[in-house]
Amino acid sequence: MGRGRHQPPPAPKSLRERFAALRNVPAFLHSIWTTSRWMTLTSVLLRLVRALLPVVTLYVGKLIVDEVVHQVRLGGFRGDLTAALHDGRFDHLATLLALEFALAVLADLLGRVVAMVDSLLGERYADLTSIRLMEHAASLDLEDFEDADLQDQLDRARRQIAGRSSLLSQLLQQAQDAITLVSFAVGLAVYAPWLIVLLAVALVPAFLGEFHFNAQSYAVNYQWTPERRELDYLRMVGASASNAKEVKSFGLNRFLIDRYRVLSQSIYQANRRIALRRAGWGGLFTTLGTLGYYAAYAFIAWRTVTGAFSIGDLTFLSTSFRRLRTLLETLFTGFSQVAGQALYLDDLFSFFRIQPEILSPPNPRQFPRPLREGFVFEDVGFRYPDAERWAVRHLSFTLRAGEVLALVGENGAGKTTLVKLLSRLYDPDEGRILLDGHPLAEYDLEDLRLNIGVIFQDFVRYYFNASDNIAVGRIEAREDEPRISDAAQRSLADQVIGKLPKGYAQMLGKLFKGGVDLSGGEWQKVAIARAYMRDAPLLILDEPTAALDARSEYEVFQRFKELSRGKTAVIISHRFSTVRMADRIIVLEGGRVAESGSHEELIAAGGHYAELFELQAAGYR
Ligand SMILES: Nc1ncnc2c1ncn2[C@@H]1O[C@H](COP(=O)(O)OP(=O)(O)OP(=O)(O)O)[C@@H](O)[C@H]1O
Repeated sequence: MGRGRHQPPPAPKSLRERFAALRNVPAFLHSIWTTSRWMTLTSVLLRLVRALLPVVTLYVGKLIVDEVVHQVRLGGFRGDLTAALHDGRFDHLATLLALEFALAVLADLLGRVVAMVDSLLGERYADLTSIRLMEHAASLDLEDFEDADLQDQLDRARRQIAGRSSLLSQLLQQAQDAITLVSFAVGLAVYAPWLIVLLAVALVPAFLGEFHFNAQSYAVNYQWTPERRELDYLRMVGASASNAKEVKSFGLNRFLIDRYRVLSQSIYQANRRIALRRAGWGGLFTTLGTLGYYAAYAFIAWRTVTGAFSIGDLTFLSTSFRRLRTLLETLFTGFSQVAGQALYLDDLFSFFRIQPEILSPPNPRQFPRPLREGFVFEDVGFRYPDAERWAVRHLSFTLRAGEVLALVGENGAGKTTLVKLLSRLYDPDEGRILLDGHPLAEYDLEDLRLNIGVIFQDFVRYYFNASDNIAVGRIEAREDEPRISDAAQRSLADQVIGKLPKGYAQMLGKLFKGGVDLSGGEWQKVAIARAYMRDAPLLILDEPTAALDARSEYEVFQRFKELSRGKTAVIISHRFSTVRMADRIIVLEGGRVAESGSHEELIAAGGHYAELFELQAAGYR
């Protein structure tokens, strides 16, 4: 068993590690590409055109200024506009202006289309990745979900999905900006190449600063994931309908709010420290950049005064410089943001890399129908991950085909664990479990679970309608109304549903509008109907009758016994009135079998069972 197998990526430290996170970018781009090829292609192509527009527009602007200056030199114009338009004096200028206008319109239109495609693609990507996340989560072992590290990682991955779609636009925008930058740089290089170097040198500190602080933000975010999850939990406990009853009557609100306040304050402080340092250093680095820009500006102005550059050149160069500086800045900060986000991709991708260990073998056996021998536990031992104590150990017994077996034992004796091992939610650490003579691990996992109908004591109260709440027992038969009402009849749930305003269509629970809540016992009847819905050869009820009144429990169990004729059944209960009806009773103590036999045999033996029975009976006298 893979204990502690989820090694989440450690909080990144060195610059190299931060760069290393960029290795996730190709995988990310690949998943974008598979999300929608044509949308990705459209976005890329349009951005390519869009990238070259600024320099062309600016160059046309320069030509306009030069033309205007030329016209002014010719003595300006004060005559008749119609005549001037006719003699073609302004044709060149008019063409340039029209071209500039067309370029501006094109840039706007392209920008809008690109934004639209990006947002659609981003949404699609987020949806598909969420589905993939759910699918992958569904494939993992129960043990995985009990691991706090995995919960943290899953939480980060989940939070990142929504944000990651903006990573796409950011990446593409980066590429677009880079092309625009190169086009400006080429234009500039023709005039004064070393100015570009000056700009780059002035901007490098800002880039490194951003990079550093992004990684620090991530580190803070990373280290505080458990606390952030606790915040979510506190918010949920303090503000959810299902908890309101207890929270109110215990007067827990103040406690919860104070705990929230203290915790959120520490996260805020950590973030504030980074924000302050980031603003301080960022301000200094930006000033350096501004200094570089004005040095370059002064140089261009000087060269224009001395006549080396035209006024059009001055406009072109100064604007090019301003744009170059902004572009470089956006590129640098954008790059460090991309690298920052790539760190979060680590969480997502490493979550996808976790593999379940409880799997079907290559050539699996099918569940034996009919069951011939039953289940045999041979010296089975199991310890929960990170637990010091064994939950069950040296556990040996047989669950014979066709019998109704009751499991009794004090809290923590290992009854539920036994059921989890039986349905292969966990694999034993020691010993083995045989089903009709073959290890459980040789059977097809899905088929095995399909043939075992378990209702756990902490069964789920789905906020679905009554019909679906029963249908979850065999969701493929969701439309099979007779089957659902039949299952409800067997578990006595039909009486509950009959009283609901909308019958089977009634939404249960208080989460959604129009929902009706049920009492604990009524919920149990609905849950037990799931077992009948499943119609499996092995039925297991893990304390599902605890909240039923005495009459209901008697009736439910009587029916259970009748209806499970020809099937194998396991029932866990603390009520001896129920337990005594079983064919055989196993008493668990400290994770192993202490006694076994029928009610009468065990009473006669005068052991632990007899003692527990006597205790309960005394309570009723
Ligand atoms: N998910 C878990 N992780 C770690 N330890 C667990 C987990 N579930 C149960 N245990 C421990 O394993 C032991 C057996 O628990 P189990 O739930 O099987 O008892 P049980 O007999 O069903 O008890 P109860 O009558 O209270 O339902 C207990 O000591 C319990 O603390």
